[in-house]
Amino acid sequence: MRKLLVVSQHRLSDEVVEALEARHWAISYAADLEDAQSADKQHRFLVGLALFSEKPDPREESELRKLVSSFPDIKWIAALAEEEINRQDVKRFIAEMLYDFHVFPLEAERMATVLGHAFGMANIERDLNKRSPQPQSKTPNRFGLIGDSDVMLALYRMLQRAAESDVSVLISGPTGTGKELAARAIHDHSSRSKGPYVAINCAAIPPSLLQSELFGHEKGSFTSANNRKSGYIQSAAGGTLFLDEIGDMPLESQATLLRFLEDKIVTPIGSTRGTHVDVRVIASTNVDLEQAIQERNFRSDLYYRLAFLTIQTPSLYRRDSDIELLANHFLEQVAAEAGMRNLKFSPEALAALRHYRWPGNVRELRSVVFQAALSCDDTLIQPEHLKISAGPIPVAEPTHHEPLERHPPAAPPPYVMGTLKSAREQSEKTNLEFALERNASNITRTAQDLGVSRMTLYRLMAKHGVARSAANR
Ligand SMILES: Nc1ncnc2c1ncn2[C@@H]1O[C@H](COP(=O)(O)OP(=O)(O)OP(=O)(O)O)[C@@H](O)[C@H]1O
Repeated sequence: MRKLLVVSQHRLSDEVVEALEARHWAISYAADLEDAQSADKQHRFLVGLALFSEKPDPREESELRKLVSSFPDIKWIAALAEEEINRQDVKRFIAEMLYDFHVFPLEAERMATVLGHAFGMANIERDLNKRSPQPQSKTPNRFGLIGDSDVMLALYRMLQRAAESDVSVLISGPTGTGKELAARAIHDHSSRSKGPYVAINCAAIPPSLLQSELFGHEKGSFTSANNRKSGYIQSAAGGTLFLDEIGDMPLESQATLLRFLEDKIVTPIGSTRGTHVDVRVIASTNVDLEQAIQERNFRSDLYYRLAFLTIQTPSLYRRDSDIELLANHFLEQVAAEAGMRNLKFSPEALAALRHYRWPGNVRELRSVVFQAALSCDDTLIQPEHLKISAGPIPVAEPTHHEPLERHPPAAPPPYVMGTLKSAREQSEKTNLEFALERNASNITRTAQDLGVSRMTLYRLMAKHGVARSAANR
């Protein structure tokens, strides 16, 4: 039986279903990313059909594109309205993401034939991949990243795809998962690699200055503008502009950025003359932008412009097979920097690293390994050398170093040994953090997951000092 994943809010017509079933296709429907992920876990699809509405709907389009780009191993065919394929962005989507496309009304026989071809191609590729397995490596690969887990291999394929195209990319993922490295890798492997790569952190620039930093200003256009200054966009001309933490961009700058992405014209503050600038934009976020849109903190039209291709960097706990590789890599790094030799992890220390939840992801792992190496007098790092760094999670508890908490906790941590009340509080906080992590900080889903209202969830987050953006740390 050939398995077909149909992602859509709609159903295929009886005629198409009959033609597919006659060719031994079993059809599974998925309405959203979560559905698709759980169906894929069960069936491992090789072929997918993105079934758009017959009447164009930009929100649905963005959802489907995101879904398609989340499964780079699947050969995708899309069914969409004829007027859609004249749009530039849709043409790019077709060229870069799809195996083939159909326009409505669907011809059952043609659809069945194309799906059959896609299935044949996917089988050949899968077979080739099986025969040349990736070697395990603790040195960074050509993208500057370490990790051989399935989720990382899928990430590399997405990076390659992004590097081969010139569309805007939105990289989302918890803090410390390598979003900045991913952006750099896309630039370095793209046709713009000889051009500049300019990275700015939207959260680090005061909102009142961001507009002029991005677009530049004329002399005298505001009180402190003593000279004419060109902005970051201009300095990235011919290359890539990386906008880190785009979710923190003020609404006013969002509007100007959107205009720029639409016409690629930069008009400095205080100027009436615009200049065309050829720049590719890659943005990253560790907050849920869809939630920010609902809360009216982020413009949906800008989101659709930026999220042409979406790439997710996975949490470290979703790829625990990479932990040892990363830990050994960082150990070699610190040993080389500090002139230490023969430093190794004991089997117990490695087990502790594998079982920890890593809320601060790779950044936290790096810091824990560095601290352990520097505090170890012997050549063998033991579990007691591994300390949670005070940095990544803003915790209500004292920030002294504590031994690694295991996931799931093997034994209650020491502070749970106090009163029943404090144990309850701690358990509430841990569950809250896990649920936020599981749901990528999406408030609605986390609240549902925990069986509480959104208001209660906000109250609990305030009580325990867990911020949404920090929830993934
Ligand atoms: N796969 C990886 N291989 C090697 N090092 C990595 C990997 N992922 C992340 N790192 C390292 O972890 C640290 C954090 O990475 P980076 O700054 O790219 O994360 P980020 O997701 O952009 O974080 P933030 O959201 O906080 O800005 C860096 O030191 C980076 O070199």
